[in-house]
Amino acid sequence: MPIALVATSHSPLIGKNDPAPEVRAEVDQVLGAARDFVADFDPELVVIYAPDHYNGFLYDMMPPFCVGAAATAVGDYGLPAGPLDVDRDVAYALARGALEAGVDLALSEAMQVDHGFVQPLTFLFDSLTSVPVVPIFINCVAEPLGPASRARHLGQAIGRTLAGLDRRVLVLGSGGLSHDPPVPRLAEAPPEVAQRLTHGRNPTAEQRAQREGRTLAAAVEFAGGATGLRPLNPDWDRLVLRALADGDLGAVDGQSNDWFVAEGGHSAHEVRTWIAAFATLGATGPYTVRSSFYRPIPEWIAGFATVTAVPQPSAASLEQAAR
Ligand SMILES: O=C(O)/C=C/c1cccc(O)c1O
Ligand SMILES: [Fe+2]
Repeated sequence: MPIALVATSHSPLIGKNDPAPEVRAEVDQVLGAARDFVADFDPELVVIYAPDHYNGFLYDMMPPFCVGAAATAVGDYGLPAGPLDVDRDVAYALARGALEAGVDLALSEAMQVDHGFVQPLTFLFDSLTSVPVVPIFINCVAEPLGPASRARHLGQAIGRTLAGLDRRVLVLGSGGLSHDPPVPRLAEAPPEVAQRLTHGRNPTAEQRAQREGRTLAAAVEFAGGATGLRPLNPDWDRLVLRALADGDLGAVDGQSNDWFVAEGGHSAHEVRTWIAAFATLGATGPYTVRSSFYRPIPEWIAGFATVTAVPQPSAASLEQAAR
């Protein structure tokens, strides 16, 4: 099973509160190169690990992990809406493999996904249905959260099941790195917000516009130097990137949940999607990073990174290539 990885930040502020033109151009060049990397690999399936932001997963039922056997994009922040082309048989195979491996992966026949899943697909493909996908939700916002190492165990179980698949698989991780966008927390939420975090699925267009307007306003203030949100943390981001590139996932996922928040802000837990993606890539052997981009972009409320990686060539394949 040929496999390749792309892990990338997402931010719904892209195109809405852009940084200086040269910074935006640099990111566009990086994402264009990632798109070329994917086109060269020509995946037959995309397994995407991503968070949700109280659009598809709320406190009425909040699993740590959930694989979608069918999924629909909600169309937040003006992103595409509608059904994804989910490979249902593979979704069930991945669920069975994870459960047999001791990872309690929930399954949904009606998953709703937001910008966390959709935006990276728009970075890399012409449409949401260009390539069959299997979406795997990782809870990165709704406390309580389990230890980050559970994301590695999930990724390893998924990788071992995929290894038996005779298809070119792109594994995609979406989120991070350090960032603290104004995503509400139930423990601090006033009653009307707590109600939305529990029963607020399918908001009206007006409600969605109000929420997205608040996020945009927070981004403008943050980029202007306001201190209402925790600062981005480039040093922590580079530590995370280095550890994942070195295959030392434990250096990150062995840390406490408080460490993630103290170092990277409340949404730094989105790094769990990167941990799962690299664990999937590494489930069948060592890997090597092909490209790595990082830049703190306060206008997008994101320590923004995009990385591509592939399995390390085996001695046999190197010997064969040398003939
Ligand atoms: O609207 C939301 O819930 C989240 C917005 C956001 C902003 C910046 C970076 C991210 O990863 C986000 O999800
Ligand atoms: Fe996010």
